[in-house]
Amino acid sequence: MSIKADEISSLIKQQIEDFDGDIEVNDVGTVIEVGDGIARAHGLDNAMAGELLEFSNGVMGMAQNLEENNVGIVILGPFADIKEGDEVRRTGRVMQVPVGEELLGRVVNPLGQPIDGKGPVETSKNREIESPAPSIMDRQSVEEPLQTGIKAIDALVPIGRGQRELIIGDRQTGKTTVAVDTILNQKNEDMLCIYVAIGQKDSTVRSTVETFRRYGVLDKTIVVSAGASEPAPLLYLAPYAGVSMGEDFMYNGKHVVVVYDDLTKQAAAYRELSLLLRRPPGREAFPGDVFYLHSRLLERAAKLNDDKGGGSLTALPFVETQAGDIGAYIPTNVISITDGQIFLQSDLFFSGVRPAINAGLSVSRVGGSAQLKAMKKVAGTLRLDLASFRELEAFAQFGSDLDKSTQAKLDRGARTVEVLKQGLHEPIDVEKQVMIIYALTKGFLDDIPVNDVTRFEKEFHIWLDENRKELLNTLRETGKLTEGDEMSEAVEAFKKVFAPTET
Ligand SMILES: Nc1ncnc2c1ncn2[C@@H]1O[C@H](COP(=O)(O)OP(=O)(O)OP(=O)(O)O)[C@@H](O)[C@H]1O
Repeated sequence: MSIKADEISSLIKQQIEDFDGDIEVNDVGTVIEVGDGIARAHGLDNAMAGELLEFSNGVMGMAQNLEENNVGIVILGPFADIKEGDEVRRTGRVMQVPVGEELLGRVVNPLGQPIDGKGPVETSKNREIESPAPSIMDRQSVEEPLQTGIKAIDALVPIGRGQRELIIGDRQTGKTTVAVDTILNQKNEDMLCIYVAIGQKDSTVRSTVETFRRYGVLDKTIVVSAGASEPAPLLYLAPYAGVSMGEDFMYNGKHVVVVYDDLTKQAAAYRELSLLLRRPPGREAFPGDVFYLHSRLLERAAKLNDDKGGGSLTALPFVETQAGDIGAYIPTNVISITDGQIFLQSDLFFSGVRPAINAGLSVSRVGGSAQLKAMKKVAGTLRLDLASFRELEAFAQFGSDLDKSTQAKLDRGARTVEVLKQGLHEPIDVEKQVMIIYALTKGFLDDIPVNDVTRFEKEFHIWLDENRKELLNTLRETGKLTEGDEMSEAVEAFKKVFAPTET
């Protein structure tokens, strides 16, 4: 075979002409330092903030600090194989996650990759994890209720669709249970659910997923989990991944509730990666933008107006306190961003009042306008009654001679506390909640021994299902109290068949 010199030289000339050094230099960088899940790379002059970058071993990273000579990158995966001198390439994309209905019923990591062993998620849609919140004009005020099925919440601190309600309390006070029960109660509602588990033990997430499956709500739930053993960047990203998946539903006219369990751990993960990126530390060593970390997340919750499809995204963020201190840095930040908080208190929890909601410190700033009319009417004074009961209770410990009205208030208060107790994973339909609170506030329970109240309620609900189906249906459909004395008549009829415990 003869080699033609002019052919070779023309090929070389062509190669030289096609060579465009600029692109290569800007799109591929070199790792100059790596450790603790953070890398610095040189030569990525055109990298965008938040851009996805790919290391030579296939692991992805996200550009965080864009500095004069180098780019600080958080590594989104195992980083032990990445070495100084490795190549790192731009992808031209900012961080995205897969979204869509195909994700329902699945457990995914913050990158949207399935971790439940059920095979790949077949979805063609992606959404950027950082997108602007809906504008003012696209929103409307909260007007539809989100029924949690928890009496103490639906009656005292109602939540509306599109609201941001903080759930705050010490560890082991039943925070997760409140969110899980709220999701269980969506079984027959037109509401999709996203549960974002941040820094939890894999075994805990596993048992939560199992609870969803057992109660038949897993099919309408996406679980996003960044476990305790995952690197900090994944914990930081998890809530944004969850809200992006939720936004896709909201912009398609659906209703979705997103639970962030919990944002304290996300803030700690963000602090870790900020310190490693050598950003200046501020109060409690958190970086200066820790407020923005949560505000830009929670602002994405909204109720859209009808022109935009009328969908909603309700956010239930969690914050864990130390020794009930709701005045600490992260709790006050998140309290100021949200539209109210549900404060769970350990001493109530340990004294058997579960859910341990502190009625005095819990508020819902916008939910009242979304509350069911009937519930609003029967539960109107409940909060104040409960607060005055707690005050009287403390003061009554000192004296035994109480006048009649004080004693009556104490008796009513004790029954109120009993009625607001609720077991684990036992959400109650709102019409039944209205009935029992009606019975309580109209004084029908005053002659029922306190110890019998829980049993009275349970049997009353069963009796209503069997004997007053139409009354329940009317309550559910109209959301208003029935005219006449139908409700009183129902309570009185049941009281005739209820047998108090012999003492
Ligand atoms: N209403 C309830 N009735 C009975 N037990 C409850 C109730 N609510 C919570 N518990 C129990 O209390 C324990 C703590 O609840 P949970 O895990 O929800 O608390 P948490 O505040 O989320 O805890 P952590 O700080 O570990 O996240 C659980 O074992 C749960 O079963």
